[in-house]
Amino acid sequence: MTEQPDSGEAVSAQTFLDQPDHASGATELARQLRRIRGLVSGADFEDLSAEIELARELADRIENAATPHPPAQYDSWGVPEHIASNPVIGSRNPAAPPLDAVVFPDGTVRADLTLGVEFQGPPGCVHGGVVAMLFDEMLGLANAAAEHIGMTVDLQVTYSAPTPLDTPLRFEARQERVDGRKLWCAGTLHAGDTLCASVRGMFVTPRWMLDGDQSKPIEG
Ligand SMILES: CCCCC/C=C\C/C=C\C/C=C\C/C=C\CCCC(=O)SCCNC(=O)CCNC(=O)[C@H](O)C(C)(C)COP(=O)(O)OP(=O)(O)OC[C@H]1O[C@@H](n2cnc3c(N)ncnc32)[C@H](O)[C@@H]1OP(=O)(O)O
Repeated sequence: MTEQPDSGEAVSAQTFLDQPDHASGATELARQLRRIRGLVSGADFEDLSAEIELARELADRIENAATPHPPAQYDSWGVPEHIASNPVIGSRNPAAPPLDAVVFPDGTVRADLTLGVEFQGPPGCVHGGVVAMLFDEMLGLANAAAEHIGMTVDLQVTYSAPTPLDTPLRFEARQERVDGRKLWCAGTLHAGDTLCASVRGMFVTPRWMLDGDQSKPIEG
């Protein structure tokens, strides 16, 4: 259980989709790669030739040690290997911020995070596509928290104020309505008291999830 110190409410949130560090060290490797990601995107250097050699050697070593596996099977939603590579929440994906969500007893999913220059769109601001991607994931998590999941079929983002870089951000989302296989969710993004963006999304539980695998669009 995680107390939310600045919520002003005496409610506790539960950690959600906890991803323990991988025994191989891949999670820690992803953390270090994220440090590099931010520095390479947002700093100047005199001469990186020695570091490039090191990076090339590192990449070669990791490639030699790797046993590549194919993407997750289409019907294996939510297994650890599936979540680990996710570009938003995947603890082993160096491209993921990563977003780390908690869920409240009323089904609200919340994630606090700060995005650095590698997520820049307009000068000093978070890229709008990144905001949309994070919203999509947040709504997906709200569905998962409500134990009624689906694939995104419609996502409408309203950008109200620039989303600042290097500033604590708060995403919140919840499932609002369910009608058979159709699900509707909504969410917000705040920087302090400023509403930067809001989202409404519609999701559909694939027929095959309920009926077995008769109409899976992807083999696997
Ligand atoms: C399954 C998701 C689970 C997510 C959470 C899972 C686990 C939790 C764990 C971890 C979370 C980790 C990861 C979460 C990952 C990703 C989250 C991001 C989400 C995505 O990144 S997701 C990718 C983008 N997304 C697509 O790639 C969808 C492409 N699409 C399709 O694959 C099909 O479209 C499908 C399968 C959705 C439905 O196909 P289907 O055959 O089962 O159903 P059908 O066509 O019969 O539609 C049924 C009724 O929905 C209506 N309907 C359909 N589409 C509509 C639309 N656009 N607008 C308005 N209504 C629509 C129809 O009109 C009909 O309505 P009616 O019954 O009234 O006629």
